[in-house]
Amino acid sequence: MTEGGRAGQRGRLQSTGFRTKGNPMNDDVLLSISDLSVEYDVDPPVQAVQHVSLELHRGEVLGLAGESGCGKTTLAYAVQRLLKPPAVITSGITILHDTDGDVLINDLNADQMRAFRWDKASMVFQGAMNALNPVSNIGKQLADVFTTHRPGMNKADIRKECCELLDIVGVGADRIRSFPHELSGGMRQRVMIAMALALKPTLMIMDEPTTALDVLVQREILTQITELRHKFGFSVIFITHDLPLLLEISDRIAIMRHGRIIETDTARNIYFHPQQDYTKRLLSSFPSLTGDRSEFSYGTAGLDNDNLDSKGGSANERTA
Ligand SMILES: Nc1ncnc2c1ncn2[C@@H]1O[C@H](COP(=O)(O)OP(=O)(O)OP(=O)(O)O)[C@@H](O)[C@H]1O
Repeated sequence: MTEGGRAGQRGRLQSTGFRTKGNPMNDDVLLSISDLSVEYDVDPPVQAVQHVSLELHRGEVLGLAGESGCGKTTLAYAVQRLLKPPAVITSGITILHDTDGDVLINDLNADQMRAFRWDKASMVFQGAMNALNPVSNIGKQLADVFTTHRPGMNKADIRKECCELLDIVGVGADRIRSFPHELSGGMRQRVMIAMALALKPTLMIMDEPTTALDVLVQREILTQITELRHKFGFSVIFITHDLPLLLEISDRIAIMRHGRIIETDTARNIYFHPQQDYTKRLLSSFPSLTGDRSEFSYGTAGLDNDNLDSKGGSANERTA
């Protein structure tokens, strides 16, 4: 999209507050990221995300894969507007095509952004479980999400919702009075997933949500998340460097390198017909796609010791 085109679109979106009527041609698309760039304004500057365009479909799990430092987390934080200085969004727009109108995320003010997070788009990251308040039981912390975002809800309904959520994520309603230190890491992370699900957002961004956990617990939680998205109908952007894991749980996968998306395709095509040499190397750097993932020693693949150009791909690369 040209600068002029973008400016025109922005104007239209702003003219009706932060929503416009959804584009009927775009009904299947929940999130559009167009030409998004993020720079860390340090010396020398780091171009962490470079002109990324991506579409996320309704009900889809989109995996975002790439080596450490390629920009995955920066991209996720930019979508949620969680970046702090020295990070600067230097270009691009992100639109959530909500059922009752488009939300131009870039233009939300602080209050609108607070309402948007959790309600429309929630995020679970690797260390999320450590964000639980140690001196408050998990029921109270879950209830806080409702009292903050749904002030009209009565106590009995909130309690019922909290119990249901704890059951759904496999913690069990009987743990509602437990304090975080009484729960395992996996259980605490499930509580965070329950919080992220609480307001039934249309988008969940998960950034290495289970990486710190035991492989079996990881698998159990991930299976649950993919089942839940069918039940609740939300879309997921799932971030990890663990490509075999993404192949199992994603509908489509975007491969990121040096801040750019170099290839996007169905999980099946990424596995059977990868187009980019980098994707092929990323796939082959895992000792066995059916074996024990823990054998893979992250960071030793040496994927970047190659002759590819700095933009990470050949001319015929497929981008989203
Ligand atoms: N606060 C910061 N200041 C300067 N540079 C930063 C900052 N945060 C991240 N970067 C740089 O931005 C680039 C992208 O980092 P980012 O954390 O988004 O990558 P990532 O793919 O999520 O990595 P990982 O898988 O290790 O989390 C890296 O080169 C990183 O060093």
